[in-house]
Amino acid sequence: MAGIIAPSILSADVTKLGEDVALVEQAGAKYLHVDLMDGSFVPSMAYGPAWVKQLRPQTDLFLDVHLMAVHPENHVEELAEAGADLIGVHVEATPHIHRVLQMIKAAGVKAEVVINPGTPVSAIVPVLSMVDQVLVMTVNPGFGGQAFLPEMVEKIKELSAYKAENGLDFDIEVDGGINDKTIVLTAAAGANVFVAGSYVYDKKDPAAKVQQLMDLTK
Ligand SMILES: O=C(CO)[C@H](O)[C@H](O)COP(=O)(O)O
Ligand SMILES: [Fe+2]
Repeated sequence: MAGIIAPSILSADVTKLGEDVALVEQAGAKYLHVDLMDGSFVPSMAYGPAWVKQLRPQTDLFLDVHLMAVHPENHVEELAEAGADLIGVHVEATPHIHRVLQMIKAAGVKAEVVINPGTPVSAIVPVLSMVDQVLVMTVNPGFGGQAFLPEMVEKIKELSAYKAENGLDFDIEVDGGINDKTIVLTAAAGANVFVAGSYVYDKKDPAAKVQQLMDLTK
């Protein structure tokens, strides 16, 4: 099955966000990755539920919300009401990951657990049967444009093997440093949803980049 490309608006031009979103939608992307950063869980700040609410009527893209915030439970309801299709929560951000994932599902939204590069797969094993998607960070979260961490390929393979051995059903997303080379490596390791920020939006032709990435996962 062809991979899903999720352009990250972290690297888009906020002064023409509508145009930048339309470009990738017309190019065939199915997901739009929206990074929410609180300046505490990660050093930088970006977007918020109000952005999700404004984006919702502008696009049919699946809104894949990556929540990088402490106390993620405080934002679930607002994000669901704003129109998020999926909410991703870092296992490192809460002592109550099970409860937060339950809240997300109860709000009628797809649930994702996210792991940082320093967190092993074993940390999320207890919740793997309840998630729709797992996000394996391939950079340390907080900034776009960082270099892919090649050690993460083994982690994706480990997660993919665990999924197959246990008959589980979730998508495996990767985020950080995804380009025409790393998408091939991560797809071969078992990932099927690919976030790409700077690779898509820092180039002259975002639509061509989305099409190239789609072709590379066929
Ligand atoms: O979650 C993120 C950063 O924390 C972004 O989604 C990610 O960095 C995308 O940017 P790039 O593709 O340029 O690495
Ligand atoms: Fe992200």
